Amino acid sequence: MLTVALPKGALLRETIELLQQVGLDFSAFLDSSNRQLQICDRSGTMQGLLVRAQDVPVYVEYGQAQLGIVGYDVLREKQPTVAQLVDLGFGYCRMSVAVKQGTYQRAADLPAHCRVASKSVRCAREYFHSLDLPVEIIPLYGSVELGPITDMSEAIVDLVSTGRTLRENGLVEIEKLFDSTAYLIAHPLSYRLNVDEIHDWMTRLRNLTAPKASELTNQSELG
Ligand SMILES: Nc1ncnc2c1ncn2[C@@H]1O[C@H](COP(=O)(O)OP(=O)(O)OP(=O)(O)O)[C@@H](O)[C@H]1O
Ligand SMILES: O=P(O)(O)OC[C@H]1O[C@H](OP(=O)(O)OP(=O)(O)O)[C@H](O)[C@@H]1O
Repeated sequence: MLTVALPKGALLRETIELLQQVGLDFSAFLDSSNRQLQICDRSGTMQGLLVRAQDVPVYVEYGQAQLGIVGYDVLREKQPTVAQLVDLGFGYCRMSVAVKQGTYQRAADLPAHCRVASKSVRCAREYFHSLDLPVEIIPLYGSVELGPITDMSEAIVDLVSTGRTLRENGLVEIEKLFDSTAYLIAHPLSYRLNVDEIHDWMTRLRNLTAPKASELTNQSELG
């Protein structure tokens, strides 16, 4: 039986609703009284693991789950050795640079050696490296917007979805690093071993999410 790692948090409800449309019922994970982290879907077809969003690629990389659903931002940050099978088209957000209103207009205007707070340290570092601008990245686990508000940092690199958190904290977005949506990922070897079964799920999910979805057909992507 295949196992899928599902992300707690912002992506969970839409993930479960999407899987319901292909006949996999993991709605027990939405029940706040449920504390079970590993369940079988109601039809007994697939096993599900409920994990933190950042940990989805870890379970897939180690082969404990053959499949996973995770935000593209996490894949960019963690660079796991997994196959990116289908862009599922939901969970849209973008990774952006933001600053206090009325300070800087472009990331390139930030002073060298300034501080940038972020939960996505690798994305932030790579972006400023690409600008050839040396900065000090301050790693945080949340409420990143407080960086500029408290004057701990000049800028942040963070996810923006509606933009409400930035607005309500007097910050503005000055650059977009990349867009992010949820992806179906797979363990590369499991993909090869279960190619028919996984391909079947891929096709069903892709048909649901088309036209946004894009399947990676390049075999090198599958490791
Ligand atoms: N407004 C949003 N803010 C954050 N993430 C979003 C948003 N909209 C969609 N997402 C997606 O949801 C994923 C999970 O985000 P969530 O905020 O639940 O977890 P997290 O803060 O990354 O991790 P944790 O809460 O476990 O520390 C993100 O990786 C991203 O792909
Ligand atoms: O543009 P918006 O729709 O306002 O969403 C963006 C906010 O959501 C995320 O935080 P999250 O809710 O995960 O909380 P956290 O800062 O504690 O991680 C992200 O880090 C932003 O702070």
